[in-house]
Amino acid sequence: MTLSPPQTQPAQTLAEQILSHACGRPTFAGEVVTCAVDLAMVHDSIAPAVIRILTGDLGAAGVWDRERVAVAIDHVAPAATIQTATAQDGVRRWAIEQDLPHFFETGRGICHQVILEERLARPGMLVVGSDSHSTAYGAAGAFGTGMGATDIALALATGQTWLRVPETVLVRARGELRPGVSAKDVALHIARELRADGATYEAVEYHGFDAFTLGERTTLTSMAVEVGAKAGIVAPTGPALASYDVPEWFGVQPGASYRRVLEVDLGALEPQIAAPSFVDNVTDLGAVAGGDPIAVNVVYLGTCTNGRHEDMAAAARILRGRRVARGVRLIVVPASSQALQQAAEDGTLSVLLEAGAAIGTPGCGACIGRHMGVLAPGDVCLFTGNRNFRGRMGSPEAQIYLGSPEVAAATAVTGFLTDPRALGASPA
Ligand SMILES: CC(C)[C@H](C(=O)O)[C@@H](O)C(=O)O
Ligand code: SF4
Repeated sequence: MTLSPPQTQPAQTLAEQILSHACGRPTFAGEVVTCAVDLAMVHDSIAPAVIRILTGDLGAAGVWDRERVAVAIDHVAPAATIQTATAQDGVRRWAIEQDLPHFFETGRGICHQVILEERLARPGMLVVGSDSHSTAYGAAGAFGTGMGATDIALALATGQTWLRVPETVLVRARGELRPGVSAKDVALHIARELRADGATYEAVEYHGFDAFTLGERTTLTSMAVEVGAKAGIVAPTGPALASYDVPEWFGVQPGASYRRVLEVDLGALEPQIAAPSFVDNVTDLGAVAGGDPIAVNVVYLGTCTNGRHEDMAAAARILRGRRVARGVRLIVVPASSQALQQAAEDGTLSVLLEAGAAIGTPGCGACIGRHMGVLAPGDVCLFTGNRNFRGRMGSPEAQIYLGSPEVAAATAVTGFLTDPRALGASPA
């Protein structure tokens, strides 16, 4: 929706509109506001600390609104050690005791993906989560942001939080992606242009992505935090949001003030790679290491950035009738049980298995190097996730390249970083 602001009020960014609604008065970048939270999310890694602060330090008997709390067991699920199993048991007992309707058990999937699937994050909402990639909710037009255990515990106790209203960087796209280039390449290109600190404590607003699916939008918004952003919000228009109610006060307002505008020509974009060990160390795939071949022995497809059904299907289109190269392991961890089920139903899963993929339980998997595909010293991994920091997926002596699901599939087949367009259509 394109809105004209009320006569007396200057035009607002999407972030300013959401925070104005949440704090009950018009507010603009730079102001500090106390606002009502629409949803608070906690996951297994941080929930034990949150529960301790909530029930111990704050002495709260329970959460402010059971319907507005989501709890996920996703980061190390199923539990890999006695210690994590014990911690998760405490979270599980608390969620059941509190009778929380939105409690997502082991195997349901990554918190962000599940919350989007369950439509708990919607246009115009303010969602806080105990996870930096809570910016993902901007795919559905919400202001999603990550916070530490104390702030989340306070939000759970009171239903309120405080924020400095962020300035906004506008990413304005035109044109259409070419075959073999996808949303991940756009997200990496944005990191390349803005750099890791290019939008620190700012919002990123995305225009020109009406053709993007909810999944493609999530690839963009989950990576907003990788340029330092507090939130990443896609303009709430296009078929992907057609089934949502967009509040009448929410939409792009001409004349809103942006700190910076980044223009992106989608049609000119090449497959992108973030080389070790920084997310903004991005180049065109053809130019990595001066164009010399780069041998890869682990390909990991998954995460809240690129573990959805459409990502597995994109990989399967390249892998159909082909095999993973000898000496390479291809690990696929679906982002959710729904994504896995869809892949089972339409044959995507069989293609992946026939190509030689190992399939993990839906969840975060080895994204933070705690289980299900931890890297050894000397491993070189092509990862569809959002961070390639040293030690992120296991050994600090491993190297991680970030790329799209299409690049992941092509690389798994050849054992070298490979442009999916070089393989052509799959043979079968
Ligand atoms: C474990 C969790 C707190 C962390 C985050 O905040 O993002 C994780 O999800 C990550 O991706 O690094
Ligand atoms: S999949 Fe990775 S990036 Fe996403 S929430 Fe889980 S650990 Fe964080």
